[in-house]
Amino acid sequence: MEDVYLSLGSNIGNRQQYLNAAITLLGNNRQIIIERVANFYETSPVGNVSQRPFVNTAVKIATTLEPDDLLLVIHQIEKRLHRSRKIHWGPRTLDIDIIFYGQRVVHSDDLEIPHPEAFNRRFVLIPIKELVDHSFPYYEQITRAITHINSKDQELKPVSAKDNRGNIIERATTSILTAIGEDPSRAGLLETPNRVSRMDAEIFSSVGLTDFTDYKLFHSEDSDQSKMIMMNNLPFYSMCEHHMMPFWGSVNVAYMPANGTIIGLSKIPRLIDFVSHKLTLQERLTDEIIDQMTRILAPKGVAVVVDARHMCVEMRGVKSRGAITRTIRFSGDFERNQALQNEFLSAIKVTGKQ
Ligand SMILES: Nc1nc2c(c(=O)[nH]1)N=C([C@H](O)[C@H](O)COP(=O)(O)OP(=O)(O)OP(=O)(O)O)CN2
Repeated sequence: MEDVYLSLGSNIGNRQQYLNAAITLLGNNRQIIIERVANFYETSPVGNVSQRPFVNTAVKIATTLEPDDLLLVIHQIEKRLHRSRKIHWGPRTLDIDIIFYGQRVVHSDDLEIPHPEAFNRRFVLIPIKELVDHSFPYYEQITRAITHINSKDQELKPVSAKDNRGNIIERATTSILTAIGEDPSRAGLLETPNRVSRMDAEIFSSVGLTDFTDYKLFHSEDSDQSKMIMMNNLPFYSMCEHHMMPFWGSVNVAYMPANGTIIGLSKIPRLIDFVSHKLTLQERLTDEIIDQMTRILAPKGVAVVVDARHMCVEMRGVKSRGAITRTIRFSGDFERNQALQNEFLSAIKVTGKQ
């Protein structure tokens, strides 16, 4: 078994939740023992990318995995926790870096150990220093580096390892109740802030995530002959970003496979949930369905129709009850071929008129 030190960071969505999930997944691997976990710190972003502060920690593990195999396990965990590599040193749900692997020195295309940036980063050094003692070979170098780096350039402050987002929403809900003249201590409202907090974790579960990753693709030559694969009347529920009020309805989506690539049918409703569970607009939700389907499948074309009712139109202001808004978008062959568009549209009934 080798003693290995990992640095973990997250600055998208529920940061502590991603870090805790990553530590759990590491520990679930039969060849990894989580020996110690450092405190969690909120840290100012290092590197010239303007982005949200990170939450960082470090873990000491004992493992029988060789460095390359450990890196494979790390990449699988990052992928499972929605990591998408878009911008170098940019925002991410999770990053796990191998900092020290015993006293091994590794220089390969995929891996450098010790990590090449380790001694330039307080967000790495300070958590790791919690996990080592004077006998650690790099102890003196870590101590010198921490003092050498200007703390004003790389701020750290301890934060709870348990994400406090839920507490913040509970407190904010209590403030709103008070502000509207309610009594948050009355029997019917005592549990409301906690219910709202738990609900928000569900309806805003996609906040900060860019790519839908929970899908499985299949390849079959004969599906290349399929002209159109369509799913109708997929229900969705979302929240408009103008009033933070619900809009909901149905999605009708079709795509034309290319190179025999098709997606598991159950993943399309999940993709719809993914693009819905955030503050958005119906127009943007429509676009995002096309964009995600195109990125995942590289199809010959995608067609989407969204029919929705908007609580902000029905419950306040113009109070136009039952009004249905339709947004439509075509891409690829659908965009170029009127007959294909008509075939798709004729298969759809307006929601609420079934
Ligand atoms: N305060 C923080 N700032 C930065 C962090 C962080 O965790 N806290 N992380 C980064 C980097 O994106 C991350 O450490 C990965 O960097 P590195 O391993 O050096 O390079 P990669 O090849 O993994 O970088 P990619 O972004 O994956 O290309 C920056 N700042």
